[in-house]
Amino acid sequence: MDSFWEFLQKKFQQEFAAVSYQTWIESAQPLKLENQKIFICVPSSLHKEYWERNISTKVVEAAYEYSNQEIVPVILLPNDLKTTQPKTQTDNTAPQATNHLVREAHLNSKYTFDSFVTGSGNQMAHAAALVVSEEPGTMYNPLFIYGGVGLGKTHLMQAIGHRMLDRDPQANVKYISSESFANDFINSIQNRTQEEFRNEYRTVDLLLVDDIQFFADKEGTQEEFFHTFNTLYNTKKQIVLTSDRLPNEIPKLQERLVSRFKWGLSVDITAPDLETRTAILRKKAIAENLEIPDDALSYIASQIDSNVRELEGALVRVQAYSTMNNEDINISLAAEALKDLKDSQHQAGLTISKIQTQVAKYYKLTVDDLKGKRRNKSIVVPRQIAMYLSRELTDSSLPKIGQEFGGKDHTTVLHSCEKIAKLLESDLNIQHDLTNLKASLQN
Ligand SMILES: Nc1ncnc2c1ncn2[C@@H]1O[C@H](COP(=O)(O)OP(=O)(O)OP(=O)(O)O)[C@@H](O)[C@H]1O
Repeated sequence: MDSFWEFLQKKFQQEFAAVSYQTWIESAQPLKLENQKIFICVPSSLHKEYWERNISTKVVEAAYEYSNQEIVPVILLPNDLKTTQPKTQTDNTAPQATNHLVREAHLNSKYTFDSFVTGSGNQMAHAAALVVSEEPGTMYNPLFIYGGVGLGKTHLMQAIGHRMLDRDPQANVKYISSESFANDFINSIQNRTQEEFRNEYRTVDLLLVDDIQFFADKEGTQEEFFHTFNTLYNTKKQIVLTSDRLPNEIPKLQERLVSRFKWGLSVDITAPDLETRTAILRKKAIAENLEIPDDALSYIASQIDSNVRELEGALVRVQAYSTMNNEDINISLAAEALKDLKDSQHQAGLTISKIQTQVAKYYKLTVDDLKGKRRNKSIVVPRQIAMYLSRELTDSSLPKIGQEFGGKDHTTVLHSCEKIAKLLESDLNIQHDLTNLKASLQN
């Protein structure tokens, strides 16, 4: 178990942002590995929910990678250890562990319009989602929601599903990630169940496909989706898609899909401003019955500015810190709780200029290339990596980073950081380069 856990930690350390890693992975403790189940204890019900929703599937996948075996995580709370034998827990939790199966069948009950906070960054997307939920298949078909990591695309998309089910509980609503769609399709070929697969997808009233950018490079899946899309579109069934970028920016997406995705409406979600971030935290605190004064909420919101998922992680961290120390939450406690996070992220004495020099050297470019405007791929990616590292390893603001990169706009910096964060999830070369670069920057 120890070596598998070590393997997982290494893998997740590369995959997750530092905030997420510290919040979700470092706080978890592996208990035992038995009958192909790994029992993992996490500190709070919020952690448990997050693990089951977002991390369990990754553990199953990592287990295959590690040992070619199925190992299913069972997430426990400290209280479960006192009161319940893990066996009972196993029986209850095992079916949920394969997250994508759960997501296929159900919508997350929390992702509703009621729990969605609107602000300038998501107003348009919110309005379009409302229209679609009220008049599916007519006004905007497909609705294409795009934007950076953790900004509420999945939430909004699922809210449409909930609204449709509220109005018509018999409606056939299907939520799926593009990766699960691709896996289902491949399985259907292997098991010769293509007919069932087609029936399942082509007879829905509302199809929600998340993170469509992962269709890149999947020729067969794109072909299948093309037909699914046509059938649904022609029968006036609503399709909602999300992606981290516009259809024509998704590499290797067939032209005919790109053009179809543009038939309806494309709306973007951008990072929330401070006011919206504070309102999101307030709503979350109320939902979780947490007592946090407004100024502490604003403080937390001021510390995390580009990703709502990480913002939520920061709130959990502050809450855990307050429980551990048995103190009420206020600004100084929040600052203390988030201090390690900043310290571990930001290396003392590291400057943007040093990062630029190292990145240029690593990719055999000049610093001027990184600061310039040339758009060749061999320069654009290193430039984005240098911006990403400046953001992650220094405490410079987005505008400051933009300024140091030849006076670029802060939205360009944000886009670059998000692009690299996303690539890091799947691109082994980028993972490798970043590990090397970070190591060289520590010297
Ligand atoms: N405007 C909002 N109001 C309330 N909660 C929000 C809002 N935006 C995001 N969230 C919360 O932030 C978390 C991340 O959101 P979500 O998973 O929808 O992001 P995403 O854009 O789909 O991310 P990814 O690009 O990683 O797929 C969720 O818990 C969601 O409920």
